[in-house]
Amino acid sequence: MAKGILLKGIAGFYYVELEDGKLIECKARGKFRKDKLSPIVGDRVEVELIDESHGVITGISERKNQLIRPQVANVDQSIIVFALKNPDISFILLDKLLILSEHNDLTSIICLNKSDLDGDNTFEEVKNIYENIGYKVIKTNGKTGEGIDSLKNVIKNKVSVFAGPSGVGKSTLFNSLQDKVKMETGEISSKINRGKHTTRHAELIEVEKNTYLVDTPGFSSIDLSFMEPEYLQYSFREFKDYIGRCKFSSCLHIKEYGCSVKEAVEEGKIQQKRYDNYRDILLELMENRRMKKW
Ligand SMILES: Nc1nc2c(ncn2[C@@H]2O[C@H](COP(=O)(O)OP(=O)(O)OP(=O)(O)O)[C@@H](O)[C@H]2O)c(=O)[nH]1
Ligand SMILES: [Zn+2]
Repeated sequence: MAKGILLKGIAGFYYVELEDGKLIECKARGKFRKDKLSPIVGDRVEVELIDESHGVITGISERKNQLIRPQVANVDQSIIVFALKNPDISFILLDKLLILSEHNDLTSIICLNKSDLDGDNTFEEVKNIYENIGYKVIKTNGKTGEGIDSLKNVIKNKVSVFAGPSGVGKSTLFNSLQDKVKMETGEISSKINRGKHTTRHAELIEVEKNTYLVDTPGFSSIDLSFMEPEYLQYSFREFKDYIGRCKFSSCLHIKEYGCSVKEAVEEGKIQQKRYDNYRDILLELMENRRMKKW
């Protein structure tokens, strides 16, 4: 019996990297099908060896988490990438990505790329808001290599997935972290023409021992409609000290009298910008629910 990590699956064949670094091709034992469980990329598995390079997956360890798109298990962190300019940062999208990350139990790293285009010191602005509430914020440049060493440190011994809007430099950064897989980079329109956005399966790329990157960006569609509006507040980590201290226990921190969260915003303990995004996203979730009921 050997242990390993599932890096790739193609048409019923699974490629597992064993603890000694060897890559073998496996089938899954029939019992998984009966239990409606199938191994997915990122799974920590037990393997019965058939020969030097073949085996059968006989066990799957309990998953720490499981992303849907891309379908990957046991992801540790998301590297949320935005460009400092071209395209401009959307703070609401950034907060939505952080919410999804928190929801999936991932650590979030905020990576601000295209440092050469940061004329307005946007980096400092973002860093001030987000480092204060405990997120790591790093500045990178896909062209000059600035910050790539910090990024390398951040991904060490972890399974990481990139997330972020189109054109911010995710593929460029991915390429500068490893040389096994070359992702296509370039302007958005030319990439679409080349048919980049066809569906494909995710794969784990080993950067070095115990360090893996998911080769397709996560969270490409930011659909939060699964989330109960009352639950949203818990994804704003700086609200934690105030939740439960409002006058009304059902307080959603919008209009209610005696709201401890709103007081914290007024006292400058919670950033106005984050609170505004909380309110906007909450209203969006409530609107979705209302529409569904009709
Ligand atoms: N000025 C500048 N351009 C960069 C930098 N990093 C990447 N780019 C360019 O930005 C464009 C988009 O980069 P990609 O890496 O393809 O972006 P992406 O996030 O993977 O985009 P999608 O695949 O559409 O999601 C390319 O033309 C890159 O050469 C940087 O630090 N500064
Ligand atoms: Zn409140």
